[in-house]
Amino acid sequence: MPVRLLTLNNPVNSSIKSPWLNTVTKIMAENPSDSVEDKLRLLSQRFSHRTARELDDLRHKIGQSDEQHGDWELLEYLHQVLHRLTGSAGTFGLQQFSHQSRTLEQLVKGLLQQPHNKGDKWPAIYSELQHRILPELKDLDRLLGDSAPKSAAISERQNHDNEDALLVLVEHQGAFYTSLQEELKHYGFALMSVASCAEFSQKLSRIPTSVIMIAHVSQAQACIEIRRLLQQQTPQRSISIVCFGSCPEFDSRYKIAALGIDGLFSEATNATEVAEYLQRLQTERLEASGGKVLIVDDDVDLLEHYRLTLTAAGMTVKTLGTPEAIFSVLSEFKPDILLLDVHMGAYSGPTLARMIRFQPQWLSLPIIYLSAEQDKSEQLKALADGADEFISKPISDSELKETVRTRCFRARQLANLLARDSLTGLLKHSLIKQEMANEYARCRRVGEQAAVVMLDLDHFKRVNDDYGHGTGDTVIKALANLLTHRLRKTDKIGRYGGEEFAIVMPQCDLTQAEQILEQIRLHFSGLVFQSGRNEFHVTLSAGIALLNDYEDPESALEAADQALYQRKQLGRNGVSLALAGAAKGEQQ
Ligand SMILES: Nc1nc2c(ncn2[C@@H]2O[C@H](COP(=O)(O)OP(=O)(O)OP(=O)(O)O)[C@@H](O)[C@H]2O)c(=O)[nH]1
Repeated sequence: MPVRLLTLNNPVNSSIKSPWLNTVTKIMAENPSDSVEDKLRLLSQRFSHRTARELDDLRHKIGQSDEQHGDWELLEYLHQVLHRLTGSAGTFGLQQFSHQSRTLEQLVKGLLQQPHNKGDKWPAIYSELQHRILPELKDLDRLLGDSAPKSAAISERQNHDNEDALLVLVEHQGAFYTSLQEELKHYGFALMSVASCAEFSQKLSRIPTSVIMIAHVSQAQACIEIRRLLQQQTPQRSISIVCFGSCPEFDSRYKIAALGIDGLFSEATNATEVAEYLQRLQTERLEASGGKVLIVDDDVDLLEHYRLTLTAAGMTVKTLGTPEAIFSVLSEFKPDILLLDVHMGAYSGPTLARMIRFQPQWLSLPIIYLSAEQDKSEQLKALADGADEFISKPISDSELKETVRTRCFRARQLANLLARDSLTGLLKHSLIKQEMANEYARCRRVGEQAAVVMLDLDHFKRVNDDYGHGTGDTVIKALANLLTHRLRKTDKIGRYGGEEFAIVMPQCDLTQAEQILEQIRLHFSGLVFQSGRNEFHVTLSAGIALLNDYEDPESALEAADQALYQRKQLGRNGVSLALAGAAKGEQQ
Protein backbone atom coordinates (compact mmCIF):
# COMPACT_ATOMS: atom_id res chain seq x y z
CA MET A 1 0.00 0.00 0.00
CA PRO A 2 1.15 3.54 -0.56
CA VAL A 3 3.07 5.25 2.20
CA ARG A 4 0.69 7.94 3.32
CA LEU A 5 2.93 10.11 5.41
CA LEU A 6 5.47 12.33 3.81
CA THR A 7 8.92 11.30 4.81
CA LEU A 8 10.66 14.48 3.93
CA ASN A 9 13.86 13.62 5.63
CA ASN A 10 14.31 10.91 3.02
CA PRO A 11 16.83 11.89 0.42
CA VAL A 12 14.99 12.36 -2.84
CA ASN A 13 17.24 9.95 -4.55
CA SER A 14 20.74 8.99 -3.82
CA SER A 15 21.63 8.80 -7.48
CA ILE A 16 21.12 12.54 -7.87
CA LYS A 17 24.39 14.24 -7.22
CA SER A 18 23.36 17.86 -7.60
CA PRO A 19 24.46 20.20 -4.82
CA TRP A 20 21.22 22.07 -5.39
CA LEU A 21 19.25 18.95 -4.55
CA ASN A 22 21.37 18.40 -1.49
CA THR A 23 20.40 21.88 -0.35
CA VAL A 24 16.73 21.22 -0.94
CA THR A 25 16.90 17.90 0.83
CA LYS A 26 18.72 19.51 3.72
CA ILE A 27 16.16 22.24 4.02
CA MET A 28 13.35 19.70 3.90
CA ALA A 29 15.05 17.65 6.56
CA GLU A 30 15.70 20.60 8.80
CA ASN A 31 12.07 21.43 9.07
CA PRO A 32 10.27 18.15 9.47
CA SER A 33 7.31 19.81 11.13
CA ASP A 34 6.55 22.16 8.21
CA SER A 35 3.39 21.52 6.27
CA VAL A 36 3.50 20.32 2.69
CA GLU A 37 2.39 23.80 1.60
CA ASP A 38 5.36 25.32 3.43
CA LYS A 39 7.72 22.91 1.78
CA LEU A 40 6.30 23.57 -1.65
CA ARG A 41 6.51 27.30 -1.04
CA LEU A 42 10.12 26.91 -0.04
CA LEU A 43 10.78 24.88 -3.16
CA SER A 44 9.18 27.60 -5.30
CA GLN A 45 11.34 30.27 -3.68
CA ARG A 46 14.40 28.18 -4.34
CA PHE A 47 13.32 27.73 -7.92
CA SER A 48 13.04 31.51 -8.33
CA HIS A 49 16.44 32.11 -6.81
CA ARG A 50 18.11 29.40 -8.82
CA THR A 51 16.46 30.59 -12.03
CA ALA A 52 17.55 34.18 -11.35
CA ARG A 53 21.14 32.94 -11.09
CA GLU A 54 20.75 30.91 -14.26
CA LEU A 55 19.38 33.89 -16.20
CA ASP A 56 22.21 36.01 -14.90
CA ASP A 57 24.70 33.45 -16.12
CA LEU A 58 23.02 33.31 -19.55
CA ARG A 59 23.12 37.08 -19.89
CA HIS A 60 26.77 37.06 -18.93
CA LYS A 61 27.57 34.41 -21.54
CA ILE A 62 25.66 36.28 -24.25
CA GLY A 63 27.41 39.51 -23.26
CA GLN A 64 30.77 37.79 -23.72
CA SER A 65 29.95 36.27 -27.10
CA ASP A 66 31.85 37.37 -30.16
CA GLU A 67 30.31 38.95 -33.28
CA GLN A 68 32.93 37.41 -35.53
CA HIS A 69 32.84 33.79 -34.36
CA GLY A 70 29.62 31.82 -34.43
CA ASP A 71 28.94 30.30 -31.02
CA TRP A 72 26.29 27.71 -31.87
CA GLU A 73 26.92 25.84 -28.65
CA LEU A 74 25.83 28.89 -26.70
CA LEU A 75 22.66 29.08 -28.77
CA GLU A 76 22.01 25.37 -28.17
CA TYR A 77 22.55 25.81 -24.45
CA LEU A 78 20.26 28.84 -24.39
CA HIS A 79 17.55 26.79 -26.09
CA GLN A 80 17.92 23.92 -23.61
CA VAL A 81 17.68 26.20 -20.59
CA LEU A 82 14.65 28.06 -21.94
CA HIS A 83 12.94 24.78 -22.83
CA ARG A 84 13.43 23.48 -19.32
CA LEU A 85 12.32 26.72 -17.65
CA THR A 86 9.21 26.86 -19.83
CA GLY A 87 8.24 23.44 -18.52
CA SER A 88 9.00 23.98 -14.88
CA ALA A 89 8.02 27.60 -14.22
CA GLY A 90 4.30 26.95 -14.67
CA THR A 91 4.41 24.23 -12.06
CA PHE A 92 5.78 26.74 -9.58
CA GLY A 93 2.94 29.14 -10.31
CA LEU A 94 4.91 31.41 -12.71
CA GLN A 95 2.52 31.26 -15.66
CA GLN A 96 3.53 34.57 -17.20
CA PHE A 97 7.18 33.63 -16.97
CA SER A 98 6.48 30.28 -18.60
CA HIS A 99 4.56 31.94 -21.41
CA GLN A 100 7.33 34.44 -22.19
CA SER A 101 10.02 31.86 -21.86
CA ARG A 102 8.22 29.74 -24.45
CA THR A 103 8.10 32.67 -26.92
CA LEU A 104 11.80 33.20 -26.44
CA GLU A 105 12.49 29.48 -26.78
CA GLN A 106 10.68 29.47 -30.15
CA LEU A 107 12.74 32.42 -31.29
CA VAL A 108 16.01 30.67 -30.38
CA LYS A 109 14.78 27.45 -32.01
CA GLY A 110 14.26 29.43 -35.25
CA LEU A 111 17.81 30.81 -35.04
CA LEU A 112 19.21 27.33 -34.47
CA GLN A 113 17.63 26.15 -37.69
CA GLN A 114 19.92 28.46 -39.71
CA PRO A 115 22.70 26.53 -41.47
CA HIS A 116 25.56 26.42 -38.96
CA ASN A 117 28.30 26.30 -41.54
CA LYS A 118 27.37 29.62 -43.07
CA GLY A 119 29.50 32.12 -41.20
CA ASP A 120 27.62 35.04 -42.77
CA LYS A 121 24.48 34.13 -40.80
CA TRP A 122 26.13 34.68 -37.45
CA PRO A 123 26.34 38.52 -37.33
CA ALA A 124 22.56 38.73 -37.72
CA ILE A 125 22.08 36.12 -35.00
CA TYR A 126 24.57 37.96 -32.80
CA SER A 127 22.55 41.11 -33.24
CA GLU A 128 19.35 39.23 -32.24
CA LEU A 129 21.14 37.92 -29.16
CA GLN A 130 22.34 41.33 -28.06
CA HIS A 131 19.37 43.50 -28.96
CA ARG A 132 16.40 41.26 -28.56
CA ILE A 133 17.20 38.21 -26.49
CA LEU A 134 19.28 39.94 -23.83
CA PRO A 135 16.54 42.47 -22.94
CA GLU A 136 13.94 39.68 -22.99
CA LEU A 137 16.05 37.69 -20.54
CA LYS A 138 16.11 40.76 -18.26
CA ASP A 139 12.37 40.93 -18.57
CA LEU A 140 12.08 37.27 -17.60
CA ASP A 141 14.10 38.02 -14.49
CA ARG A 142 11.57 40.67 -13.52
CA LEU A 143 8.76 38.13 -13.87
CA LEU A 144 10.34 35.94 -11.23
CA GLY A 145 9.35 38.59 -8.67
CA ASP A 146 10.23 38.60 -5.00
CA SER A 147 7.31 36.89 -3.48
CA ALA A 148 6.99 33.16 -3.35
CA PRO A 149 4.81 31.98 -6.20
CA LYS A 150 1.62 30.33 -5.18
CA SER A 151 1.30 26.65 -5.62
CA ALA A 152 -2.10 25.18 -6.13
CA ALA A 153 -0.94 22.13 -4.21
CA ILE A 154 -2.09 20.23 -1.37
CA SER A 155 -4.97 21.65 0.48
CA GLU A 156 -6.60 18.32 -0.14
CA ARG A 157 -4.04 16.12 1.44
CA GLN A 158 -5.51 12.70 1.47
CA ASN A 159 -5.42 10.51 4.45
CA HIS A 160 -6.38 7.15 3.06
CA ASP A 161 -5.87 4.71 5.85
CA ASN A 162 -4.31 1.42 5.00
CA GLU A 163 -7.32 -0.30 6.37
CA ASP A 164 -10.14 -1.50 4.13
CA ALA A 165 -13.45 0.26 3.85
CA LEU A 166 -15.91 -0.15 6.69
CA LEU A 167 -19.20 -1.70 5.62
CA VAL A 168 -22.08 -0.06 7.44
CA LEU A 169 -25.32 -2.03 7.37
CA VAL A 170 -28.45 -0.12 8.18
CA GLU A 171 -30.70 -2.78 9.67
CA HIS A 172 -33.92 -3.73 8.00
CA GLN A 173 -36.62 -6.36 8.36
CA GLY A 174 -36.80 -9.12 5.79
CA ALA A 175 -35.18 -12.27 4.43
CA PHE A 176 -32.87 -10.48 1.99
CA TYR A 177 -31.33 -8.38 4.74
CA THR A 178 -30.82 -11.42 7.00
CA SER A 179 -29.16 -13.54 4.33
CA LEU A 180 -26.96 -10.62 3.20
CA GLN A 181 -25.83 -10.07 6.77
CA GLU A 182 -24.96 -13.77 7.08
CA GLU A 183 -23.17 -13.86 3.75
CA LEU A 184 -21.05 -10.80 4.49
CA LYS A 185 -19.62 -12.52 7.55
CA HIS A 186 -17.86 -14.97 5.22
CA TYR A 187 -16.11 -12.19 3.40
CA GLY A 188 -14.09 -10.89 6.31
CA PHE A 189 -15.29 -7.29 5.87
CA ALA A 190 -15.07 -4.84 8.74
CA LEU A 191 -18.81 -4.65 9.49
CA MET A 192 -20.85 -2.24 11.56
CA SER A 193 -24.60 -2.73 12.00
CA VAL A 194 -26.67 0.25 12.98
CA ALA A 195 -30.39 0.36 13.75
CA SER A 196 -30.86 3.55 11.72
CA CYS A 197 -29.06 6.31 9.88
CA ALA A 198 -29.55 8.47 12.97
CA GLU A 199 -27.56 5.98 15.05
CA PHE A 200 -24.83 5.98 12.43
CA SER A 201 -24.59 9.76 12.48
CA GLN A 202 -23.78 9.58 16.21
CA LYS A 203 -20.78 7.38 15.48
CA LEU A 204 -19.35 9.47 12.68
CA SER A 205 -16.24 10.61 14.52
CA ARG A 206 -15.10 7.02 15.00
CA ILE A 207 -15.36 5.76 11.46
CA PRO A 208 -12.49 5.45 8.98
CA THR A 209 -11.97 7.39 5.77
CA SER A 210 -13.50 4.83 3.51
CA VAL A 211 -17.08 3.66 4.03
CA ILE A 212 -19.65 1.67 2.08
CA MET A 213 -23.19 2.12 3.40
CA ILE A 214 -25.77 -0.56 2.64
CA ALA A 215 -29.39 0.28 3.30
CA HIS A 216 -32.91 -0.29 2.11
CA VAL A 217 -34.04 2.12 -0.64
CA SER A 218 -36.40 3.76 1.82
CA GLN A 219 -33.24 4.99 3.60
CA ALA A 220 -31.53 6.31 0.46
CA GLN A 221 -32.25 9.97 1.18
CA ALA A 222 -31.07 9.63 4.80
CA CYS A 223 -27.84 7.97 3.60
CA ILE A 224 -27.20 10.79 1.15
CA GLU A 225 -27.65 13.26 3.99
CA ILE A 226 -25.12 11.39 6.13
CA ARG A 227 -22.65 11.35 3.24
CA ARG A 228 -23.05 15.10 2.89
CA LEU A 229 -22.37 15.56 6.60
CA LEU A 230 -19.35 13.27 6.57
CA GLN A 231 -17.83 14.93 3.56
CA GLN A 232 -18.43 18.35 5.04
CA GLN A 233 -16.32 17.30 8.01
CA THR A 234 -13.61 15.60 5.95
CA PRO A 235 -13.83 16.31 2.21
CA GLN A 236 -11.49 13.50 1.18
CA ARG A 237 -13.69 10.86 2.78
CA SER A 238 -14.85 8.30 0.32
CA ILE A 239 -18.39 7.07 0.95
CA SER A 240 -20.34 4.79 -1.36
CA ILE A 241 -24.02 4.04 -0.88
CA VAL A 242 -25.51 0.77 -2.06
CA CYS A 243 -29.25 0.21 -1.68
CA PHE A 244 -31.47 -2.84 -1.90
CA GLY A 245 -35.20 -3.00 -2.38
CA SER A 246 -37.83 -3.16 -5.00
CA CYS A 247 -37.77 -0.40 -7.59
CA PRO A 248 -39.30 -1.95 -10.69
CA GLU A 249 -40.49 1.25 -12.37
CA PHE A 250 -38.16 3.23 -14.59
CA ASP A 251 -39.19 6.47 -12.85
CA SER A 252 -38.48 5.27 -9.33
CA ARG A 253 -35.10 3.84 -10.37
CA TYR A 254 -34.30 7.10 -12.10
CA LYS A 255 -35.12 9.05 -8.93
CA ILE A 256 -32.85 6.82 -6.89
CA ALA A 257 -30.03 7.24 -9.40
CA ALA A 258 -30.57 11.02 -9.38
CA LEU A 259 -30.08 11.07 -5.61
CA GLY A 260 -26.52 9.92 -6.25
CA ILE A 261 -26.40 6.40 -4.83
CA ASP A 262 -23.77 4.07 -6.26
CA GLY A 263 -25.52 0.70 -6.53
CA LEU A 264 -29.00 -0.82 -6.40
CA PHE A 265 -30.02 -4.46 -5.92
CA SER A 266 -33.43 -6.02 -5.98
CA GLU A 267 -34.31 -8.19 -3.02
CA ALA A 268 -34.45 -11.14 -5.39
CA THR A 269 -30.68 -10.92 -5.93
CA ASN A 270 -28.56 -13.69 -4.52
CA ALA A 271 -26.74 -12.45 -1.38
CA THR A 272 -23.45 -13.92 -2.63
CA GLU A 273 -23.69 -11.78 -5.76
CA VAL A 274 -24.15 -8.66 -3.63
CA ALA A 275 -21.23 -9.61 -1.39
CA GLU A 276 -19.03 -10.09 -4.44
CA TYR A 277 -20.11 -6.77 -5.86
CA LEU A 278 -19.16 -5.10 -2.55
CA GLN A 279 -15.84 -6.89 -2.57
CA ARG A 280 -15.11 -5.58 -6.06
CA LEU A 281 -16.24 -2.08 -5.14
CA GLN A 282 -13.94 -2.08 -2.16
CA THR A 283 -10.96 -3.35 -4.11
CA GLU A 284 -11.48 -0.78 -6.84
CA ARG A 285 -11.76 2.04 -4.35
CA LEU A 286 -8.58 1.02 -2.61
CA GLU A 287 -6.83 0.80 -5.93
CA ALA A 288 -8.19 4.15 -7.06
CA SER A 289 -6.82 5.83 -3.96
CA GLY A 290 -3.22 4.77 -4.33
CA GLY A 291 -0.77 4.18 -7.10
CA LYS A 292 2.96 3.82 -7.52
CA VAL A 293 4.66 6.36 -9.71
CA LEU A 294 8.25 6.57 -10.88
CA ILE A 295 9.31 9.97 -12.23
CA VAL A 296 12.52 10.53 -14.16
CA ASP A 297 13.40 14.16 -14.80
CA ASP A 298 16.69 16.02 -14.66
CA ASP A 299 15.11 19.13 -13.18
CA VAL A 300 15.56 18.29 -9.54
CA ASP A 301 13.41 20.97 -7.98
CA LEU A 302 10.58 20.16 -10.35
CA LEU A 303 11.06 16.51 -9.49
CA GLU A 304 10.77 17.30 -5.80
CA HIS A 305 7.67 19.38 -6.45
CA TYR A 306 6.00 16.49 -8.29
CA ARG A 307 7.00 14.11 -5.54
CA LEU A 308 5.51 16.27 -2.80
CA THR A 309 2.33 16.93 -4.75
CA LEU A 310 1.67 13.30 -5.62
CA THR A 311 2.72 11.91 -2.25
CA ALA A 312 0.35 14.28 -0.53
CA ALA A 313 -2.41 13.03 -2.83
CA GLY A 314 -1.91 9.51 -1.49
CA MET A 315 0.48 8.10 -4.08
CA THR A 316 3.80 6.38 -3.52
CA VAL A 317 6.43 8.16 -5.54
CA LYS A 318 10.02 7.43 -6.44
CA THR A 319 12.11 9.94 -8.32
CA LEU A 320 15.27 9.74 -10.39
CA GLY A 321 17.24 12.79 -11.52
CA THR A 322 19.34 10.73 -13.91
CA PRO A 323 18.21 7.53 -15.59
CA GLU A 324 21.19 5.19 -15.03
CA ALA A 325 19.56 3.34 -12.15
CA ILE A 326 16.18 3.05 -13.86
CA PHE A 327 16.19 -0.73 -14.33
CA SER A 328 17.01 -1.60 -10.76
CA VAL A 329 14.40 0.90 -9.51
CA LEU A 330 11.79 -0.52 -11.90
CA SER A 331 12.42 -4.06 -10.66
CA GLU A 332 12.43 -3.14 -7.01
CA PHE A 333 9.65 -0.56 -6.95
CA LYS A 334 7.38 -1.97 -9.68
CA PRO A 335 5.59 1.28 -10.47
CA ASP A 336 2.09 1.40 -11.95
CA ILE A 337 3.22 4.13 -14.31
CA LEU A 338 6.43 5.84 -15.38
CA LEU A 339 6.60 9.58 -15.99
CA LEU A 340 9.55 10.37 -18.18
CA ASP A 341 11.08 13.68 -19.20
CA VAL A 342 11.83 13.91 -22.93
CA HIS A 343 15.09 15.85 -22.79
CA MET A 344 17.43 14.97 -19.95
CA GLY A 345 20.86 16.38 -20.70
CA ALA A 346 22.78 13.60 -22.44
CA TYR A 347 19.78 11.27 -22.36
CA SER A 348 16.65 11.22 -24.44
CA GLY A 349 13.32 10.03 -23.00
CA PRO A 350 12.23 8.29 -26.24
CA THR A 351 15.48 6.29 -26.38
CA LEU A 352 15.00 5.29 -22.76
CA ALA A 353 11.41 4.26 -23.51
CA ARG A 354 12.66 2.11 -26.37
CA MET A 355 15.28 0.56 -24.08
CA ILE A 356 12.68 -0.20 -21.42
CA ARG A 357 10.50 -1.93 -24.01
CA PHE A 358 13.45 -4.22 -24.87
CA GLN A 359 12.53 -6.11 -21.71
CA PRO A 360 9.30 -8.10 -22.06
CA GLN A 361 8.34 -7.58 -18.40
CA TRP A 362 8.00 -3.82 -19.03
CA LEU A 363 6.08 -4.08 -22.27
CA SER A 364 2.81 -3.20 -20.57
CA LEU A 365 4.17 -0.51 -18.24
CA PRO A 366 2.40 2.77 -19.12
CA ILE A 367 5.05 5.36 -20.00
CA ILE A 368 3.98 8.98 -20.05
CA TYR A 369 6.20 11.77 -21.29
CA LEU A 370 6.31 14.94 -19.29
CA SER A 371 7.69 17.59 -21.56
CA ALA A 372 7.59 21.21 -22.56
CA GLU A 373 7.65 20.05 -26.20
CA GLN A 374 4.63 21.58 -27.96
CA ASP A 375 5.41 20.65 -31.50
CA LYS A 376 2.83 17.95 -32.36
CA SER A 377 5.08 16.21 -34.87
CA GLU A 378 7.89 16.04 -32.28
CA GLN A 379 5.40 14.63 -29.79
CA LEU A 380 4.25 11.98 -32.26
CA LYS A 381 7.82 11.03 -33.01
CA ALA A 382 8.49 10.60 -29.32
CA LEU A 383 5.32 8.53 -28.87
CA ALA A 384 6.34 6.24 -31.70
CA ASP A 385 9.28 5.20 -29.53
CA GLY A 386 7.18 3.31 -27.07
CA ALA A 387 5.43 5.74 -24.74
CA ASP A 388 1.66 5.89 -24.35
CA GLU A 389 0.90 9.50 -23.75
CA PHE A 390 2.25 13.01 -23.71
CA ILE A 391 1.62 15.51 -20.93
CA SER A 392 2.67 19.03 -21.75
CA LYS A 393 4.57 21.00 -19.17
CA PRO A 394 3.73 23.15 -17.39
CA ILE A 395 1.07 21.08 -15.75
CA SER A 396 -0.92 22.34 -12.78
CA ASP A 397 -0.85 20.38 -9.54
CA SER A 398 -4.49 19.38 -9.79
CA GLU A 399 -4.08 18.29 -13.42
CA LEU A 400 -1.01 16.27 -12.48
CA LYS A 401 -2.80 14.54 -9.62
CA GLU A 402 -5.88 13.71 -11.65
CA THR A 403 -3.90 12.52 -14.67
CA VAL A 404 -1.60 10.33 -12.63
CA ARG A 405 -4.41 8.97 -10.44
CA THR A 406 -6.54 7.97 -13.44
CA ARG A 407 -3.61 6.38 -15.28
CA CYS A 408 -2.55 4.44 -12.17
CA PHE A 409 -6.08 3.20 -11.64
CA ARG A 410 -6.43 2.02 -15.24
CA ALA A 411 -3.00 0.41 -15.20
CA ARG A 412 -3.87 -1.46 -12.01
CA GLN A 413 -7.22 -2.58 -13.35
CA LEU A 414 -5.56 -3.98 -16.44
CA ALA A 415 -2.71 -5.57 -14.52
CA ASN A 416 -5.24 -7.13 -12.17
CA LEU A 417 -7.21 -8.60 -15.02
CA LEU A 418 -4.08 -10.24 -16.33
CA ALA A 419 -2.63 -11.33 -13.00
CA ARG A 420 -5.67 -12.35 -10.96
CA ASP A 421 -7.61 -15.54 -10.77
CA SER A 422 -11.18 -14.79 -11.78
CA LEU A 423 -12.92 -16.81 -9.03
CA THR A 424 -10.97 -15.51 -6.05
CA GLY A 425 -9.23 -12.34 -7.20
CA LEU A 426 -5.95 -13.80 -5.90
CA LEU A 427 -2.72 -14.00 -7.88
CA LYS A 428 -2.58 -16.70 -10.52
CA HIS A 429 -0.20 -19.65 -10.19
CA SER A 430 2.64 -18.17 -12.26
CA LEU A 431 2.38 -14.79 -10.56
CA ILE A 432 2.60 -16.11 -7.02
CA LYS A 433 5.65 -18.11 -8.04
CA GLN A 434 7.15 -14.95 -9.48
CA GLU A 435 6.43 -13.10 -6.22
CA MET A 436 8.09 -15.89 -4.34
CA ALA A 437 11.21 -15.64 -6.50
CA ASN A 438 11.29 -11.84 -6.05
CA GLU A 439 10.94 -12.14 -2.29
CA TYR A 440 13.61 -14.83 -2.19
CA ALA A 441 16.05 -12.52 -4.02
CA ARG A 442 15.12 -9.62 -1.73
CA CYS A 443 15.67 -11.71 1.42
CA ARG A 444 19.08 -12.81 0.16
CA ARG A 445 20.03 -9.23 -0.58
CA VAL A 446 18.90 -7.58 2.64
CA GLY A 447 19.26 -10.58 4.97
CA GLU A 448 15.63 -10.70 6.05
CA GLN A 449 13.34 -13.65 6.69
CA ALA A 450 10.12 -14.54 4.90
CA ALA A 451 7.70 -17.41 5.27
CA VAL A 452 6.11 -19.41 2.51
CA VAL A 453 2.82 -21.22 3.12
CA MET A 454 0.97 -23.95 1.23
CA LEU A 455 -2.65 -24.22 2.26
CA ASP A 456 -5.34 -26.68 1.22
CA LEU A 457 -9.03 -27.22 2.04
CA ASP A 458 -9.76 -30.49 3.82
CA HIS A 459 -11.95 -33.15 2.20
CA PHE A 460 -13.09 -30.63 -0.32
CA LYS A 461 -14.20 -33.29 -2.74
CA ARG A 462 -16.95 -34.16 -0.24
CA VAL A 463 -18.16 -30.54 -0.20
CA ASN A 464 -18.57 -30.63 -3.96
CA ASP A 465 -20.14 -34.07 -3.88
CA ASP A 466 -22.56 -33.27 -1.06
CA TYR A 467 -23.57 -29.69 -1.90
CA GLY A 468 -22.63 -29.11 -5.50
CA HIS A 469 -19.83 -27.31 -7.31
CA GLY A 470 -21.45 -23.87 -6.90
CA THR A 471 -21.43 -24.18 -3.12
CA GLY A 472 -17.83 -25.43 -3.35
CA ASP A 473 -16.95 -22.24 -5.23
CA THR A 474 -18.49 -20.15 -2.45
CA VAL A 475 -16.29 -21.91 0.11
CA ILE A 476 -13.17 -21.24 -1.99
CA LYS A 477 -14.12 -17.58 -2.30
CA ALA A 478 -14.83 -17.29 1.42
CA LEU A 479 -11.35 -18.59 2.21
CA ALA A 480 -9.79 -16.23 -0.35
CA ASN A 481 -11.58 -13.30 1.28
CA LEU A 482 -10.59 -14.34 4.73
CA LEU A 483 -6.95 -14.57 3.66
CA THR A 484 -7.10 -11.19 1.95
CA HIS A 485 -8.54 -9.53 5.01
CA ARG A 486 -6.50 -11.28 7.67
CA LEU A 487 -3.08 -11.08 6.07
CA ARG A 488 -1.02 -7.92 5.67
CA LYS A 489 -1.11 -5.89 2.47
CA THR A 490 2.53 -6.79 1.92
CA ASP A 491 1.79 -10.53 1.99
CA LYS A 492 1.23 -12.11 -1.41
CA ILE A 493 -1.56 -14.62 -1.79
CA GLY A 494 -2.06 -16.85 -4.80
CA ARG A 495 -4.46 -19.54 -5.89
CA TYR A 496 -1.95 -22.26 -6.55
CA GLY A 497 -4.37 -24.86 -7.82
CA GLY A 498 -8.07 -25.76 -7.44
CA GLU A 499 -8.46 -25.64 -3.64
CA GLU A 500 -4.83 -25.03 -2.89
CA PHE A 501 -3.34 -21.65 -2.00
CA ALA A 502 0.24 -20.36 -1.73
CA ILE A 503 1.25 -17.38 0.41
CA VAL A 504 4.47 -15.39 0.74
CA MET A 505 4.86 -13.49 4.00
CA PRO A 506 7.78 -11.02 3.96
CA GLN A 507 9.55 -10.09 7.21
CA CYS A 508 7.99 -13.00 9.03
CA ASP A 509 9.60 -15.91 10.88
CA LEU A 510 8.17 -19.41 11.33
CA THR A 511 6.63 -18.73 14.74
CA GLN A 512 4.88 -15.56 13.60
CA ALA A 513 3.61 -17.23 10.44
CA GLU A 514 2.35 -20.20 12.47
CA GLN A 515 0.43 -17.93 14.86
CA ILE A 516 -1.21 -16.03 12.01
CA LEU A 517 -2.14 -19.19 10.08
CA GLU A 518 -3.44 -20.81 13.25
CA GLN A 519 -5.80 -17.84 13.81
CA ILE A 520 -6.99 -18.02 10.22
CA ARG A 521 -7.51 -21.79 10.50
CA LEU A 522 -9.55 -21.33 13.66
CA HIS A 523 -11.67 -18.55 12.20
CA PHE A 524 -12.32 -20.47 9.00
CA SER A 525 -13.35 -23.64 10.83
CA GLY A 526 -15.93 -21.56 12.72
CA LEU A 527 -17.67 -20.27 9.59
CA VAL A 528 -21.09 -21.75 8.96
CA PHE A 529 -21.82 -22.45 5.30
CA GLN A 530 -25.31 -23.01 4.03
CA SER A 531 -26.66 -25.06 1.21
CA GLY A 532 -30.41 -25.13 1.11
CA ARG A 533 -31.43 -26.17 4.59
CA ASN A 534 -28.09 -27.75 5.34
CA GLU A 535 -25.43 -26.06 7.38
CA PHE A 536 -21.84 -27.28 7.32
CA HIS A 537 -18.27 -26.37 8.26
CA VAL A 538 -15.06 -26.76 6.29
CA THR A 539 -11.53 -26.91 7.68
CA LEU A 540 -8.10 -26.27 6.21
CA SER A 541 -4.55 -27.53 6.60
CA ALA A 542 -1.34 -25.58 6.08
CA GLY A 543 2.39 -26.21 5.81
CA ILE A 544 4.93 -23.44 6.39
CA ALA A 545 8.62 -23.14 5.49
CA LEU A 546 11.14 -20.36 5.86
CA LEU A 547 11.79 -19.13 2.34
CA ASN A 548 15.46 -18.28 2.75
CA ASP A 549 16.35 -21.53 4.52
CA TYR A 550 16.54 -23.23 1.14
CA GLU A 551 18.77 -23.16 -1.87
CA ASP A 552 16.09 -21.75 -4.12
CA PRO A 553 12.44 -20.67 -3.84
CA GLU A 554 11.18 -23.90 -5.45
CA SER A 555 12.81 -25.98 -2.69
CA ALA A 556 11.19 -23.78 -0.03
CA LEU A 557 7.80 -24.26 -1.66
CA GLU A 558 8.41 -27.98 -1.86
CA ALA A 559 9.26 -28.01 1.87
CA ALA A 560 6.03 -26.15 2.70
CA ASP A 561 4.13 -28.64 0.56
CA GLN A 562 5.77 -31.55 2.39
CA ALA A 563 4.77 -30.00 5.72
CA LEU A 564 1.20 -29.66 4.40
CA TYR A 565 1.22 -33.30 3.31
CA GLN A 566 2.39 -34.30 6.76
CA ARG A 567 -0.42 -32.28 8.36
CA LYS A 568 -2.93 -34.10 6.18
CA GLN A 569 -1.45 -37.40 7.37
CA LEU A 570 -1.70 -36.28 10.99
CA GLY A 571 -5.43 -35.65 10.71
CA ARG A 572 -5.91 -32.31 8.87
CA ASN A 573 -7.36 -29.07 10.34
CA GLY A 574 -3.98 -27.79 11.51
CA VAL A 575 -0.71 -26.08 10.70
CA SER A 576 2.69 -27.83 10.34
CA LEU A 577 6.15 -26.34 10.10
CA ALA A 578 9.05 -27.40 7.93
CA LEU A 579 12.13 -26.99 10.08
CA ALA A 580 15.42 -25.56 8.86
CA GLY A 581 16.68 -29.04 8.12
CA ALA A 582 13.58 -29.73 6.09
CA ALA A 583 15.65 -30.03 2.95
CA LYS A 584 16.94 -33.18 4.55
CA GLY A 585 13.42 -34.35 5.27
CA GLU A 586 13.07 -33.45 8.97
CA GLN A 587 9.67 -32.00 9.61
CA GLN A 588 7.64 -31.30 12.67
N1 LIG B 1 -16.06 -26.15 -6.47
C1 LIG B 1 -14.83 -26.26 -6.90
N2 LIG B 1 -14.14 -27.38 -6.69
C2 LIG B 1 -12.88 -27.46 -7.10
C3 LIG B 1 -12.26 -26.39 -7.79
N3 LIG B 1 -11.00 -26.77 -8.06
C4 LIG B 1 -10.82 -28.02 -7.59
N4 LIG B 1 -11.96 -28.45 -7.01
C5 LIG B 1 -12.24 -29.73 -6.39
O1 LIG B 1 -11.44 -29.89 -5.23
C6 LIG B 1 -11.41 -31.30 -4.96
C7 LIG B 1 -10.02 -31.67 -4.48
O2 LIG B 1 -10.08 -32.98 -4.07
P1 LIG B 1 -8.87 -33.80 -3.53
O3 LIG B 1 -7.60 -33.34 -4.23
O4 LIG B 1 -9.19 -35.23 -3.59
O5 LIG B 1 -8.70 -33.35 -2.07
P2 LIG B 1 -9.71 -33.24 -0.86
O6 LIG B 1 -11.00 -33.90 -1.11
O7 LIG B 1 -9.76 -31.80 -0.46
O8 LIG B 1 -8.95 -34.04 0.24
P3 LIG B 1 -7.71 -33.62 1.10
O9 LIG B 1 -6.96 -32.54 0.37
O10 LIG B 1 -6.88 -34.86 1.21
O11 LIG B 1 -8.19 -33.16 2.41
C8 LIG B 1 -11.82 -32.01 -6.24
O12 LIG B 1 -13.10 -32.55 -6.05
C9 LIG B 1 -11.87 -30.89 -7.26
O13 LIG B 1 -12.88 -31.11 -8.23
C10 LIG B 1 -13.03 -25.21 -8.01
O14 LIG B 1 -12.58 -24.23 -8.61
N5 LIG B 1 -14.30 -25.21 -7.56
